[in-house]
Amino acid sequence: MRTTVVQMAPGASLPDNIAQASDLIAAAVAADRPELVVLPEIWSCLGGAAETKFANAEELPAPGTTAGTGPLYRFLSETARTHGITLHGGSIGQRYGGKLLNTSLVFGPDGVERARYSKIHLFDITTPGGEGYRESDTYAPGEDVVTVPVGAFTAGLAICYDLRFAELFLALRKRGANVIVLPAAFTAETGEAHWATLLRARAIETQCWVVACGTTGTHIDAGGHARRTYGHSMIIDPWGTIVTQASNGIGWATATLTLHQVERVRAGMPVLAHRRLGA
Ligand SMILES: O=C(O)CNC(=O)[C@H](CS)NC(=O)CCC(=O)C(=O)O
Repeated sequence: MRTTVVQMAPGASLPDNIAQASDLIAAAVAADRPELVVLPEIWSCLGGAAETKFANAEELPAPGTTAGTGPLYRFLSETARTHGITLHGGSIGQRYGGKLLNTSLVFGPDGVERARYSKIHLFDITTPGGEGYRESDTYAPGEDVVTVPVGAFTAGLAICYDLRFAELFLALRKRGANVIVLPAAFTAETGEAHWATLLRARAIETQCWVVACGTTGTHIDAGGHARRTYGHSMIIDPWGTIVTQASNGIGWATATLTLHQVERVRAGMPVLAHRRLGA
């Protein structure tokens, strides 16, 4: 399954972000002919004021319906259908009472929604460099572990900070995942220290392909504070090898995922069957 990660540098303007996503997806599809395309986390709005985050978020239709869809939902659905691709739409803000959910939407080549997943672990931390983040001021956590068939594969869904919680990935593996799809907006500081190592660890532990799509660039918040994200979107095979990787700029990277590699790694080293402690 040819798979492309589209690395964006989003700002706070929804129309600009949609235009950037649209152009990059069209260029990547023309160049690499992928079946699956993945966008990063909250590519619809990075930076700006809290009100902008809410303004750039939308109500999602009840699962199984398409009534009342907003511009992001329509854009993702139409883009999947126009290009005949499965589109994992990174994540967008989903209105949820007085807060938002950080929600991934997956659309099939017919433009119909196949799955949605809301980020379970929220980024409320202080980095060693003194940067503070309180994602829970804006977002509520998701509850459900989600897998979705994509072609012959089963994709397990996770977002950004979820990467640090190995038990989620074990749960995805147990539900049949053979590819993990993880959109992110990793900070430049924590990305430098941990991004590739954690992604490779999750690939090795779960014996899944890992498709990780990050934002890049500098995102200015309402107070003028600049936050840099790490980029380095990458695709890792079930043995933990980085097969393709973007660097810092806007762009994309493509690799072909095979089930054969999953089967070979799992047959040779059946770690799931060897587990002895707890879950
Ligand atoms: O807030 C938004 O609008 C978009 N969401 C994000 O950027 C989120 C929450 S601040 N970022 C992360 O989870 C980074 C995790 C990370 O960098 C790490 O685990 O080291």
